[in-house]
Amino acid sequence: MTVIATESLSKRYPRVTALDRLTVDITPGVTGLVGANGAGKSTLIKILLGLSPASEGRARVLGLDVATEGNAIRERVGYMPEHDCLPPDVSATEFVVHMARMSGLPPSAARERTADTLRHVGLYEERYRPMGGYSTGMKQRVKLAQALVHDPQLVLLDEPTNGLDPVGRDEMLALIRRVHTDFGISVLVTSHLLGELERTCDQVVVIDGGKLLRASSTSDFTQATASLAVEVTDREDALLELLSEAGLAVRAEGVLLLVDMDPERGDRTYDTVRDAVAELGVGMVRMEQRRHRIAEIFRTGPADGTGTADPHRQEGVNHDAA
Ligand SMILES: Nc1ncnc2c1ncn2[C@@H]1O[C@H](COP(=O)(O)OP(=O)(O)OP(=O)(O)O)[C@@H](O)[C@H]1O
Repeated sequence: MTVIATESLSKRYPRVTALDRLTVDITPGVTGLVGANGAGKSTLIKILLGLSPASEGRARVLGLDVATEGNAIRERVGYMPEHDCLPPDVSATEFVVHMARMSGLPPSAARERTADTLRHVGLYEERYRPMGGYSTGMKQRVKLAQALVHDPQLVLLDEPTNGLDPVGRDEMLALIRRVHTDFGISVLVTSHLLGELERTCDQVVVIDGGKLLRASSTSDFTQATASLAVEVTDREDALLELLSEAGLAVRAEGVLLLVDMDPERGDRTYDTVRDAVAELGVGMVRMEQRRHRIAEIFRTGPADGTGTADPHRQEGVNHDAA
């Protein structure tokens, strides 16, 4: 079952190819669409909404063809645009009621759904004040609320964490996660920050220059290359040798030994390390699994060798080790 399927989808502007033969299947859940500024994220969203025709290729959203069934798609899909688009003299309540009416809800249902949705996104008394006085975080919440008010099956969120401070970002990401867990709505969320998507998303699609770089579940990105970080009181060199002899892939990084988690061995990797430490008679300071972050994986390029991505080009990428 796919919520979004594209087939060799391209979008060419006179001077730029914004999407270049993009073929990807997106399943239900929370999916991150990540790419540097100008990678083609907003272009893809506009095509998926049936608002902008593709130059080539095909796409289906909830089984509907974007070229011919745009109205039906927009009935079932919510959209949160990237840019500030809120009229400053209107309150959140008035605006979201208006958007609910535009989606076809009768007046009383529109008012009820608006109250529920604004509560869900965490806007309370402020919902009656003109939006011109809102903080960026509050504006992003209103934009999210209007995308949800008609109870869609899927929402497309374009850079919802843009302009937010780290706390605001975390809150927005938690809210996005709850859109799926509380209501079963699938989410496609774009960001140029790899780090924030890996915490929130079930799947990640990476595009660069309009081309697909990689699409897979977040756990495949991060766990496939998990390693065990081991710190001992002394004799690291001897331990490294012993573990290598036992058939483990080990390398030293500062005071740590990093042991690849071999899926074939599974938890026996821990036993091998424990036995080797005991045999040397040294003290174990720590042994913990280290999940690689998506950004780290991209530093060395995708494992399947289909392309390379340089995270340094992507502003704001979080390079911290896990
Ligand atoms: N209407 C347009 N006419 C001409 N070029 C366009 C148009 N819209 C987008 N582009 C170009 O297409 C490329 C992809 O833009 P797009 O907005 O999809 O990127 P993005 O990944 O969403 O980045 P951002 O987050 O900065 O918007 C860019 O080079 C952009 O300049």
